[in-house]
Amino acid sequence: MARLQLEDGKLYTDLKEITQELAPLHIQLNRWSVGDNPQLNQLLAKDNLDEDEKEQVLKALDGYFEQLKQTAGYESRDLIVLHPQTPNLDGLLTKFDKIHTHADDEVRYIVAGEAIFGFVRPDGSQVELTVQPEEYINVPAGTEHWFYLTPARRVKAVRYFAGTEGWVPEYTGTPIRIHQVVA
Ligand SMILES: CSCCC(=O)/C(O)=C/O
Ligand SMILES: [Fe+2]
Ligand code: NI
Repeated sequence: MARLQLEDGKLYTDLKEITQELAPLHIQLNRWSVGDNPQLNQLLAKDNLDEDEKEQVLKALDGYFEQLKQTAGYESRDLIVLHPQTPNLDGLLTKFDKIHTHADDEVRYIVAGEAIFGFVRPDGSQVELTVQPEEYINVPAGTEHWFYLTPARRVKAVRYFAGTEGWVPEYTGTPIRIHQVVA
């Protein structure tokens, strides 16, 4: 279940209150059920998935992709699988743990594990959102944000793309105040 931490330490766990706190950023945060398909849940419980298993997970969840294709013109999706044995995990994460933006919306559907997104709100305040399974987030293009993993260092997320060039991180140089990401 999502948790939002403000700079003053205040913690929100109610989805409505979290949505209100994120409203100035127009971030969408919804609960999307993964369903109770035993094969799918078995795959989601594994640390590592081969390409065929990733495609099985994506196909099982493509109902949501069809919706996004219709409503928002998304064209492709992939499954990112991160776990403690992921080769060069720290190197991969350093791409995202500094404040950056993207030219396209950052659209993620967390299907296992958890991760933390940090955001800079229009008033300059910083917040950190922990997202967990069955949570869908849409971070609008141009939003200053950062991303890192919790100590569990595990997340599986479907990434939806309108194109691919738009998700490259553009670093803004804004310092993270709320939380010194432990290298
Ligand atoms: C779980 S998605 C990997 C992180 C990512 O793509 C990004 O841009 C984070 O800000
Ligand atoms: Fe990002
Ligand atoms: Ni930390």
